[in-house]
Amino acid sequence: MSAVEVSHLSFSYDGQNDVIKDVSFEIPKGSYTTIVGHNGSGKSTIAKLLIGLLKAKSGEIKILGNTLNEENVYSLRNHVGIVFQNPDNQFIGSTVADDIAFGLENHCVPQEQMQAIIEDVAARVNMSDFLDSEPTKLSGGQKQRVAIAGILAIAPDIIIFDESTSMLDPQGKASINEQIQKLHDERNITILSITHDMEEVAQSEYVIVLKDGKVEMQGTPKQIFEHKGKLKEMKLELPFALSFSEKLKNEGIFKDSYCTLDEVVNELCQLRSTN
Ligand SMILES: Nc1ncnc2c1ncn2[C@@H]1O[C@H](COP(=O)(O)OP(=O)(O)OP(=O)(O)O)[C@@H](O)[C@H]1O
Repeated sequence: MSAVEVSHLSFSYDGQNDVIKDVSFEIPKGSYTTIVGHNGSGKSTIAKLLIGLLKAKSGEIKILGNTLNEENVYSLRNHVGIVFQNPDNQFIGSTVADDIAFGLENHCVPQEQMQAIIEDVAARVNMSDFLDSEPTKLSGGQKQRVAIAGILAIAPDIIIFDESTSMLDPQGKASINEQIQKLHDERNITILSITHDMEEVAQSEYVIVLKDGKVEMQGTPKQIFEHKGKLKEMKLELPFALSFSEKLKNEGIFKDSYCTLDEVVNELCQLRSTN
């Protein structure tokens, strides 16, 4: 069964101009998918449609096999968590612990189980020392980690990250990307991440490229990165590992080109062992 199935989805904010135009894609359960596209291509609108914050003009959205409609939107939201771009708008509790507890209360988790869950999820995102801190006084990266902890506590089947790392410095970005990868690897949660970060795109399993509200391309990162001209036109850069390994391939040093640094390191290690 697919985690998310979108068929012929269209949406308009003003009832006239469609900003989402006949979009179809499928996200397998347990997969890690990224959505990329230039500013205004419709990425956040799709995220809002998927969690029922916006209502489609036409087409169908299925979440875990169920067609999203007005009757089931709240119950389906129990299965889909979202981390937005600006974490400040997501905090309700006056401390990190309270904030995580709030989500648990909403999901009717018994009081006596809460403390253990809060401690577990805070440890997973390296925020154990901040449980009594005020969320608004944390750094951008720490706030995002708290937002992720809050989502983890309620253990949804699907997590949508809507440009959650765009305001962070490179270190903060790398740390959140690592958390996302971990969620996917260790807990088999379906991840849908809307991003401008091509390094993150490279680490995902499947990529959907949006352009002016339409799906321009979809495929594995390797398939997508083959369309260099199109990506350049859309002002999307190639990940560092790919540019680097392509240069070495052109010099006859590498056999192939690679999307991730891990693959580059692997090839370098193999070269060292054969020389
Ligand atoms: N609340 C709104 N009312 C009217 N138009 C909107 C609204 N929100 C977005 N739009 C328009 O819908 C289109 C898609 O916007 P959306 O925010 O989904 O794009 P995006 O790809 O997420 O962009 P970005 O990368 O800048 O966040 C844009 O043309 C935008 O101007």
